[in-house]
Amino acid sequence: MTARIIDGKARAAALRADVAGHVTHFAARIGRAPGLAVVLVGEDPASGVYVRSKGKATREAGMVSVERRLPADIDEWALLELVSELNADPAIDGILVQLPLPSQIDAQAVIGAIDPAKDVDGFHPVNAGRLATGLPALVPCTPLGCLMLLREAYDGKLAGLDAVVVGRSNIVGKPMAQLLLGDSCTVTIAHSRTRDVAARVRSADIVIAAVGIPHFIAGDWIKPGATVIDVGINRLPDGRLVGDVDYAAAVEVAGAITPVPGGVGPMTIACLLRNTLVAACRREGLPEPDGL
Ligand SMILES: NC(=O)C1=CN([C@@H]2O[C@H](COP(=O)(O)OP(=O)(O)OC[C@H]3O[C@@H](n4cnc5c(N)ncnc54)[C@H](OP(=O)(O)O)[C@@H]3O)[C@@H](O)[C@H]2O)C=CC1
Ligand SMILES: Nc1nc(=O)c2c([nH]1)NC[C@@H]1CN(c3ccc(C(=O)N[C@@H](CCC(=O)O)C(=O)O)cc3)C=[N+]21
Repeated sequence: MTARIIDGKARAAALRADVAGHVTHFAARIGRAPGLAVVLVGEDPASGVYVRSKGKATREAGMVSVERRLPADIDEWALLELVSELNADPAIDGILVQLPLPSQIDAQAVIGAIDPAKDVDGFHPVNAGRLATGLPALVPCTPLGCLMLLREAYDGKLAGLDAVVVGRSNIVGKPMAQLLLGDSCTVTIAHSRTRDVAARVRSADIVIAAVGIPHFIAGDWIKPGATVIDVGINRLPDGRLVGDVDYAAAVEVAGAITPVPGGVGPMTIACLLRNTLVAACRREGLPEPDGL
């Protein structure tokens, strides 16, 4: 059996088109387009590429993109100043501070300084707490994108499925587990201290790989017919981009699988635009855009 390839790029394009439609209505009602500010500290070339593609996608959705670059040696206070300036700017609905930040800056302090209503990454403790308690929140983009792909793959019927999330970061693993729990999956979270990750993966109907190690999840760990969502983005020395799953082996066993590139990554950017639209509607007192 060969797995169905989940086309994240196509699903992301459809979501972006839906967002663009809602943006047109927002602009007609409110007299301005939603605005997203992306803050990049330092010159990391990979981060630069992501920030540029985010800016392009934002403009293509009809939204206003503001890019703020700061030198790598900036102190935390200067970054906090910029965040409070963006918090106070009525034309800005979403603020994203690109991670990782240089070591002299306390990332938690910066995330905590963002107005939770503008926290389109969903990383602020208020949004994490709202997600965990089932209140309306801004939900982290990568796990939200994974959930959208899963809901489509299972026609919305996730209840009772066994899901394993490999990785427990605040930006992927933990919020992913919360979302799956919210859809009534039975959720296991595995991490570097888990005794037998392979055994956990073998028993799962849904596998989410968010580890950051190329080929970490072997093909023979996958239960036949399982759905595999590969969040990993790893650059190999030869320049190739690969996920955390041994794709060539897993594709022969899984029922459905996301490729890298073209899987979760494009969904992350589309969900960022979706979150910016949602934040803008909430800030302006408009009803939530439906179908997103
Ligand atoms: N597609 C996209 O849009 C995005 C992709 N990514 C990618 O996803 C991957 C994960 O990102 P992120 O969550 O930020 O990474 P982190 O490094 O923050 O977290 C990695 C997690 O993997 C766990 N881990 C590490 N080694 C093992 C092991 N041997 N066995 C089991 N678990 C292990 C760690 O466990 P412990 O907590 O115990 O250390 C940790 O919880 C990366 O490749 C990243 O590039 C990230 C964001 C967006
Ligand atoms: N505050 C913050 N928010 C983030 O959401 C955030 C961040 N910091 N830091 C870095 C990670 C990484 N990330 C990706 C987004 C899109 C792709 C993506 O579109 N990838 C394409 C390939 C891109 C390529 O070819 O290089 C794909 O998978 O098809 C990947 C990775 C967001 N991140």
